[in-house]
Amino acid sequence: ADHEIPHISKRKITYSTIKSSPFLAQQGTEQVRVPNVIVLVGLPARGKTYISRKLCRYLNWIGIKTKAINVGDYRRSACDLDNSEHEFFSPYNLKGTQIRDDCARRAMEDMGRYLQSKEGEVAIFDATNTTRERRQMVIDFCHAPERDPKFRVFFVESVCDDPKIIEQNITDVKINSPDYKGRMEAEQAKEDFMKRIENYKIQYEPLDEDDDYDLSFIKVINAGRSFFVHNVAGHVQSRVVYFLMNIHLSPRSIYLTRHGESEYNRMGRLGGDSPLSENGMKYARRLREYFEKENVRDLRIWSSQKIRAAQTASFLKDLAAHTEFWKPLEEIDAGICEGLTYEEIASRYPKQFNDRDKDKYHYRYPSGESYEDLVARLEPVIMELERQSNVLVVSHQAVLRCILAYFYNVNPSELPYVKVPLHSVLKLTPVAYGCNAETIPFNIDAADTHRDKPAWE
Ligand SMILES: O=c1[nH]cnc2c1c(-c1ccccc1)cn2-c1ccc(Br)cc1
Ligand SMILES: O=P(O)(O)OC[C@H]1O[C@](O)(CO)[C@@H](O)[C@@H]1O
Repeated sequence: ADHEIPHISKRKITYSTIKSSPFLAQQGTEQVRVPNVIVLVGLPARGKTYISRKLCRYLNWIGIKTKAINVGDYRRSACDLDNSEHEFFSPYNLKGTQIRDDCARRAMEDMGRYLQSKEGEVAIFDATNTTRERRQMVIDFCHAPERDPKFRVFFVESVCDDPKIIEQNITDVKINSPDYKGRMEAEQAKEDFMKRIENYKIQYEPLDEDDDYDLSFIKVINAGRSFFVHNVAGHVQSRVVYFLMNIHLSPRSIYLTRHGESEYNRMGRLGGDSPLSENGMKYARRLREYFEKENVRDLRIWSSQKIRAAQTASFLKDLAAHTEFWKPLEEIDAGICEGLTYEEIASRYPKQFNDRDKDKYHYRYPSGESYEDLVARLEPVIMELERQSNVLVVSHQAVLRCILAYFYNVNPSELPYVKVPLHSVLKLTPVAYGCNAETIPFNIDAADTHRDKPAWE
């Protein structure tokens, strides 16, 4: 053929010389990812940090190295906490303004170092950025003449005039923040924070489709009730828009469980499609009793199509508004090792067995999958989970490790070792910036399928 197959290294796709071909767009010799900066804009208590941390978690989980930088953290460490009352934030307080500008500059410099390093691909600059002047300063920093490649800038503005949502934010997050915690009563803290918001309103210049015609931005209005999207450029920006249009604040719970113990679990065999064991059936019955008591409002059940999972889910069918079977929820494909025990793998394929423990996240079974492959196939499941309300997921050990890693920011080296025992339910309830987890044990005997990371001799 008149072009080479591109050599795909871990970090980036480098194309060897691709001669002109009608089917292949003419590529430069080197195609590197352009660093992206996502700049939050908005008054205090508009969910900027909520968006920053959730977006950061999602981008890291799909494999885009991302760091969120919160300018408020720099201000809190720059000056002792008696500079957190509302007077400090008045635009007429020259000392306060100077300190805040200085913190913004230091935060930007740290952001630049992160994106210049091999590590960083996306930085999220979490600050109010409520004036055009401040936003121009960030743009100038990202497009500095000496910078190569320039950082691509995308503004995410959160606009909210729904007092209920703002109230929720202040009680959830602000009064417990270091600015107030243990220093003044909740009522007084709330009052002070409302005055801080007034101070910002004096100078607030929202993004405008005419004045900011050349910028790329999305306005999120009332926590995602509506959006205004303008001039989206590139892959990262479109993934960000897609994510923001799928998340919501409404309270709900996500229940995670593996199938009941299977015959293969009892034999220590991987994969396959074996039915539930006696104990597995007992678990399925007890799981149903649990959900009868939980009495969850219009519960949806998502199950893998493996027999052991479908059997487990079938015990709850009439309790759910809807049960669906998803192929992406199936267990990691162990390829040539399907049906074997770990001992058999160690003796038949010693090199494979050794390689896997060296880098369990990236290791792909011959004719099978890696955890990295699993994350890619689970991305639509995560996106649909974000959209939904109460959902019970009936799946498998490796799959649930990946799903938990999304909710708890678990990094690739630890993800394949997260403990997900049989016969227990994990109830996740999103709160403020994080997720409460409650483990419900069922005390029904089951094989232990967990293999710890071997301590290197
Ligand atoms: O307060 C707010 N105002 C306005 N939008 C808000 C919040 C919060 C929030 C609420 C409570 C605690 C922490 C954060 C989240 N979002 C939000 C923003 C964009 C999307 Br897409 C979804 C939710
Ligand atoms: O990645 P690990 O630790 O081998 O766990 C995944 C294995 O767990 C099981 O779900 C149960 O042993 C197997 O089907 C699967 O191959």
